[in-house]
Amino acid sequence: MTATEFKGGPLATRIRTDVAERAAKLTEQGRTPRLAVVTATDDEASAWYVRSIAKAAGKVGITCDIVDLGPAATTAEITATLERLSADDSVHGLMLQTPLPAGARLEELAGAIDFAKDVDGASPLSLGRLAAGLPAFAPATAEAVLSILEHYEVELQGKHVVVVGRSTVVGKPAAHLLLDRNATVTVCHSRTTDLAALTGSAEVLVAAVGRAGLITPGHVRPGATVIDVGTNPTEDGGLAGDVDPAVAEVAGALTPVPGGVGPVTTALLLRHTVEAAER
Ligand SMILES: Nc1nc(=O)c2c([nH]1)NC[C@@H]1CN(c3ccc(C(=O)N[C@@H](CCC(=O)O)C(=O)O)cc3)C=[N+]21
Repeated sequence: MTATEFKGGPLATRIRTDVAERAAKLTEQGRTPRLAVVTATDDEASAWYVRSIAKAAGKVGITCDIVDLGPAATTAEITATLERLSADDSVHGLMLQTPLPAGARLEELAGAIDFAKDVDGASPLSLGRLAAGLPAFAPATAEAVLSILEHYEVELQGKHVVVVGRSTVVGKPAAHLLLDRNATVTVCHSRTTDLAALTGSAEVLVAAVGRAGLITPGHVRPGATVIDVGTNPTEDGGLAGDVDPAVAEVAGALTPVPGGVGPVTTALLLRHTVEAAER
């Protein structure tokens, strides 16, 4: 058996088409949507993501400012930058990239992002509202997981969904979004005893740990839907998921890396930016 590929491309294209139309309307009104991306790292994967956001934004008529503070930026500098951009009326969306310099935590710094501009759902206010079921932007990657499941009509109600990874940007918010869809959610992580026993009972498995090939065929229930959130740089300059490609022989459906969750993540970040500009 070979798993059906749940590609992100078609969904990402559909989202970008909608975003481009809405951005054009805003531009007619003299309100071209603007996204500011703050980065303070020389991490290659992060730099690639920032460039791809800027490129995708340009194609749909969103202005994207990259504010690169460099890997030596202090928490005070990052906070001041986020406060300045939060107060700047020409900026509609604002995000802070991870990883951050040693000692800086996204959870603490993101409080300086104005709630209305928090298009990657990183601030404690956004995350708290998400957990409470109140309107807020969800972290784009977590929302991308849900959007792909919805696009491919995967039933979630009453299903056992196992999320591997408990990060603030993906695992935790994805668990909340899945609970809102009436899934029965188990969150596993690096200290979980007998990971395979838990993942092996999942009808839907979400891998968001950031370790290439962690999920092997022995972790997967035959026929399960597997969503691979991992984007781990490989030595040859490519990208590997958290899921061993051999899982395709066991799973019913699997998102590829690249070409799965990633493109949808970028498209949703842009959709959040036009939404912020429309308000
Ligand atoms: N605050 C914050 N939020 C993030 O969401 C965030 C972040 N920081 N820091 C960096 C990581 C990385 N990330 C990716 C998103 C899309 C692709 C993506 O679209 N990848 C292409 C890869 C194309 C290729 O390289 O061949 C794909 O999967 O098809 C990759 C990586 C979001 N991140």
